[in-house]
Amino acid sequence: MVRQDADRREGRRTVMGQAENRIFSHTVTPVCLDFFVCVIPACFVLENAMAGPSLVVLSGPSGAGKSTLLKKLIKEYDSVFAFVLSHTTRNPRPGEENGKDYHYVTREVMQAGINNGEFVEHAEFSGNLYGTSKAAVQDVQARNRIGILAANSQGVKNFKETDLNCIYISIQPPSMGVLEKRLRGRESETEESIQKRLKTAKAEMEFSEEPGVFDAVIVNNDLRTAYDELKKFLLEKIKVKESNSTSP
Ligand SMILES: Nc1nc2c(ncn2[C@@H]2O[C@H](COP(=O)(O)OP(=O)(O)O)[C@@H](O)[C@H]2O)c(=O)[nH]1
Ligand SMILES: Nc1ncnc2c1ncn2[C@@H]1O[C@H](COP(=O)(O)OP(=O)(O)O)[C@@H](O)[C@H]1O
Repeated sequence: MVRQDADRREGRRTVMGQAENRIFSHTVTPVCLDFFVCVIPACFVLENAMAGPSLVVLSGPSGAGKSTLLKKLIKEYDSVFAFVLSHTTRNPRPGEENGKDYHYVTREVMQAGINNGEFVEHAEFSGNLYGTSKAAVQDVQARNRIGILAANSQGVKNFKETDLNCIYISIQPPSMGVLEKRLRGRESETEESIQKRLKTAKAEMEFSEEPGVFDAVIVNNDLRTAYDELKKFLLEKIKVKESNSTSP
């Protein structure tokens, strides 16, 4: 199930940070390519897609399926989307890799980076710091991709304070019961960590109800359906034809 808020983004121009940070100083052209999308080659479509949003921000409670969905999207559309590698002070989970899932850093190192103006935004979640560095956004932009990342509600608020041209999508679980089951099923958290995540889940879920915050709210019940909804919404937004995907 997908809920779309008013299309407030088409025609918006990004002028953020020319003085503060030149990586955001390019101008974003409005996307109005419905006709051309049908007839021009993939490279042109991609080039014009790059004139759209800089970032896609997925938010929602821990365990809702943000990482699962964004990984699927990047896998299928690796010529369009790229993961924005956040920093965190939390420990890596089994199977997670430094430089692939997060930059895992100490609080001291991260705080020093924040103080030094190296972060676009940062937030505290469940006893740890998380943040998006300017370098991480720059890296994605240099590869001519639309960045995609997960952020908590504070992160969404932070991004909205910038002039970055973001699409905000809330990923919601079908119910609190299902959320808890998924968090436990992931087998990544201690009981204490699960409790902390469940405690903040209600607020993260309620945040999706605030008017005008999200461009779309997707309830991740059946994964395939939720993924199709996410894909359809984003590809329509950035005017990329599905057939331009690099996947088979
Ligand atoms: N503000 C902000 N939040 C982030 C960032 N990266 C991850 N998060 C959020 O931090 C929270 C915890 O992430 P994580 O520890 O990976 O746990 P998970 O949500 O249970 O998979 C989630 O809400 C993420 O969306 C970031 O760069 N900035
Ligand atoms: N639609 C779904 N149905 C069942 N399990 C799901 C679904 N979406 C995600 N999961 C599982 O739920 C757990 C939490 O998903 P994850 O992507 O880690 O959430 P988040 O990144 O929002 O914390 C993972 O074990 C994942 O495989």
